[in-house]
Amino acid sequence: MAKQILIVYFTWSGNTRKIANLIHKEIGGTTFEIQPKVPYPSSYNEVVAQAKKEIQTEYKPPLKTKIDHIESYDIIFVGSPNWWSTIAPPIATFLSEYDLSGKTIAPFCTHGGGGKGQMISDIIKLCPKSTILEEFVIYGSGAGDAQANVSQWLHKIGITQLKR
Ligand SMILES: Cc1cc2nc3c(=O)[nH]c(=O)nc-3n(C[C@H](O)[C@H](O)[C@H](O)COP(=O)(O)O)c2cc1C
Repeated sequence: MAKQILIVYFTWSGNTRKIANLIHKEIGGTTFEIQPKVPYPSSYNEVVAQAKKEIQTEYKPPLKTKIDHIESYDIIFVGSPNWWSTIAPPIATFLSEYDLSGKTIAPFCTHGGGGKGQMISDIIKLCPKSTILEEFVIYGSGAGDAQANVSQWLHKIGITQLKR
C-alpha cells in the first residue's frame, strides 16, 4: 500500500510554505499549515522579540486547529523557518502534542543566513522515537525557485511517490 504522506509546516512570511508546496507538487500527500491560536504580530521587530522570549522559556503556544487521524500517516514532512537558530515554537508544540513514535519525519527549513542551526537536534529531542531523515535546508528568499533542489532531496531520501 502507498505510504500516507503529511506535509506539516509553519510559516510567518511565506518562504516555508513555498517549500511545502514544492514537496506536495512532487509527491502529493496532505498539506497542513500549523497556526498558533493567537497569531504572531505582523511587525518584524515585534515577532523577533516575542519569538526570543518564547524560545528562551521553551513556551509552546496552543495551536488553532487539530490534525485529524495523525495515526494514518507514515511519513511526516515537518517544515519550519529558523527562528533564533531553532524551530519556531508552533512546530515545537506540534512535535510535543502528537505521538509521532514509529513514524518517519523528513524535516525541511528555511533560514536567513544561519542555516539549520540547532533545528534538527531540537526535532530529534522532541521526537526520540521517530526516524528522522536527512533534512532539506534553504535560504528563505530562494524558496520559490527550489523545485530542482527539492526534487533532488526527495530522491536522495527515497521518497518519490507520485501524486495519484
Ligand atoms: C522571529 C524570527 C527569528 C529569526 N531568526 C533567524 C535566525 O536565528 N537565523 C536565521 O538564519 N534566520 C532567522 N530568521 C529568518 C527566517 O528564518 C527566514 O526569513 C525564513 O525563510 C522565514 O521563513 P517563513 O517565510 O516561512 O516565515 C528569523 C526570522 C524571524 C521572523
